[in-house]
Amino acid sequence: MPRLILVRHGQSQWNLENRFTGWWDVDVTEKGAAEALAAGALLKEKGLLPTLAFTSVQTRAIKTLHYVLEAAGRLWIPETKDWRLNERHYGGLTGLDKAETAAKHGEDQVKIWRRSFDTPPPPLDKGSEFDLSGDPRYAGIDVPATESLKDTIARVLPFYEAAIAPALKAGETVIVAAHGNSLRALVKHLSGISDAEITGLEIPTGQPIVYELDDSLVAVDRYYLSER
Ligand SMILES: O=C(O)[C@H](O)COP(=O)(O)O
Repeated sequence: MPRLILVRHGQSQWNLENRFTGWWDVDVTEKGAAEALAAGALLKEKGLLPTLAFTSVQTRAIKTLHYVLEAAGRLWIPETKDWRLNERHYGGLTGLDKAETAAKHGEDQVKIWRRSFDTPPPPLDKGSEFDLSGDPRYAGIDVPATESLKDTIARVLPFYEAAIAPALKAGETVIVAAHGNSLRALVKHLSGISDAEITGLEIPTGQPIVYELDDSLVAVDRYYLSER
């Protein structure tokens, strides 16, 4: 039975500072590193050992993957980094304090920006200090100015279908270390969650989520590894 392990990166510096992050590249904190090491130790303890890994091109997810694999004794497995697993782009909110933004625009508006299915945050201004279009890791990629969850799904799912699903079908135990919203995109797809209901789904940092899948990759079970 194919198994897929999803892990959101451990606490990042801007999770700690409560700032909108998106594609901006921040590191994990000491607490985030500890969360990731604990996640890897849990995989080892439960005997759920990944054979193939995927992550984004963002430091917090890559380092989380490496901490997890190190603690699980699996740093040697093949890994693929792809921008399509990046966090949703937070547009013009990037870098802003989440609480200050709620005080300025209202809790309801910020909830829409953070959790609605298809309303993107305002776009990032051209020439913003957070413009990543010149970053070498995005060479040849049309870096978005903002993304809704729907936009995020539109790049995560084709990557899942092209790269992750074939590996699962081939019998690999796959780990994906990624981000709150790129993982919400995957969970929405795998668990058949509606556009309306996905607004209520939160993914905690550093907690392995396990999918047991049938041979057609239909989800048979989904659970937090810490709860089994
Ligand atoms: O990009 C961010 O700020 C976080 O990683 C996820 O933010 P959210 O909880 O507002 O979606």
